Amino acid sequence: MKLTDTSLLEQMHISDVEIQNRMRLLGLDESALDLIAKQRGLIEEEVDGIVNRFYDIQTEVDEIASLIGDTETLSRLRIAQRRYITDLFLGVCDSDYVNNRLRIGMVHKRIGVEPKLYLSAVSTLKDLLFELLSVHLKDKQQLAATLSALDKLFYFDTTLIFDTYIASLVGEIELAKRKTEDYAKSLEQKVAERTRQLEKQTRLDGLTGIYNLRAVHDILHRELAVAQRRESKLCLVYIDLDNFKQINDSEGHLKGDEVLKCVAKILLASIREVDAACRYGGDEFCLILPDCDAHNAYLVCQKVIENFLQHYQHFSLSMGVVQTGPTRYYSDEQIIKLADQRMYQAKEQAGCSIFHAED
Ligand SMILES: Nc1nc2c(ncn2[C@@H]2O[C@H](COP(=O)(O)OP(=O)(O)OP(=O)(O)O)[C@@H](O)[C@H]2O)c(=O)[nH]1
Repeated sequence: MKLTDTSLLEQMHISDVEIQNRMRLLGLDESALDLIAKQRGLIEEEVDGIVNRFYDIQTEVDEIASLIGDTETLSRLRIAQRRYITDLFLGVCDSDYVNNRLRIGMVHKRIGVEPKLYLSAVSTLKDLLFELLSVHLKDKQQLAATLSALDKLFYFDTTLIFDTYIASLVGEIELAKRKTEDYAKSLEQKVAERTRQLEKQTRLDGLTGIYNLRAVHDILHRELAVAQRRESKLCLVYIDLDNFKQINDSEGHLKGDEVLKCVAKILLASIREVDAACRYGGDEFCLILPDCDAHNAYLVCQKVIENFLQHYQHFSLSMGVVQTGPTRYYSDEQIIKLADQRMYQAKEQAGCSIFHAED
C-alpha cells in the first residue's frame, strides 16, 4: 500500500488504545479535558488577540521571521494557529485531534522548523494562555487545576509532534541509505563487468586479437580433458610463417604486423565456433580443433593456405598437425612439442607445406 493511501495515525501505528496510554502516562484524564473545555467561550472571544500577540513575539526573532518568509505565509499561519487554539479548548483528544498534531510534526520537518523553535513557540503560546486564564479565573483552585490540565495537554501534543518529526528524519536516513546501497550495487556491477573485460583482454593477443600464449595452455588443457572424457579426437595445428624475419627486414615492421594480422583473420575465418585460433608468439600460431581427426585438420590447413596465398603469393606457411585420441592421449606439453617438430619437418619443404600423420 502507498503512503499516500494511509493516514499518519496508521503510519505511526497510533491506535485508540495508544492514545489512552499516552494520556494515562501524562495524567491527562477526562476531568482535566473537561476543565480545559470550560474555557472554550473565553478563548473564542480572545483568540484573535492571542494569535496577534503570539506572532508579534515570534516574528521579533530573526530566525523565525526568515523561516516564515512573507506576509501571505504569516496570514496562513495565523489561521492555522487560531484553529489550533480553539481545538485545544474543545477538550477532545480523539483520533482526528491526534492526526492533526502528527501532521504538524511532519510539516515542521518538511519546512525546517527545528525542535528548539517549535518548543519556543509552545512556550510563548502557553505563557499567553496562562496569562489570559490567570486574569479571568478568579477561583485559585480552579485556575491551578486548569493550568495544570492545559500544561499536560501541551505535553501530549509535543510527544506526538516529536514522534512524527523523528519518524520523518528516520525516513530520510533510510532513503539516503537505500540510495547509497543502490549506488554501491551499480558500482559493484561496473567493477565486475570491467574485471571480466580485463580478464578477457589478458587472454588476447594485443596485435591480432586472437588468443595469446597464456590462453593456449588453458584452452588446450581443458579441451584435452573434455576429449578424454568423451573419448573423442582432438587436433593441434602448429603454424609458422616462413622467413618472416626477411619480411620485416625488407618491407618493414608495419608490413610484418599487417601479415600477422592477416594470418589471424584467415585462421578465424577457417575454423568452427568450437575451435580456437591462437598466436603462440612472434610469427607462430596454433589451432586447437576439438572433435577433429588429422584428415579434417589437414583440410582446414589447406583452406588456410589457399586463403593466405590469395593475399601473399610470395610468402609461405609451414604447418604441423597432430591428432590425439580416441584411445591414447598426449599431454598438452607432448602435443605442442610434437606439432612444433612436425611444423619444422614441413619447413624443410619449399613453399607452403603441411606435415601430418595418423597417430
Ligand atoms: N612485425 C612484427 N614482427 C615480429 C613480431 N613478433 C616477432 N616478430 C619478428 O618475427 C621474426 C621471427 O623470426 P624467426 O624466429 O627467425 O623466424 P623466421 O624469420 O620466420 O624464420 P623461420 O621460422 O625459420 O622461417 C623476428 O624478426 C621477430 O622480430 C611482431 O609482433 N610484429
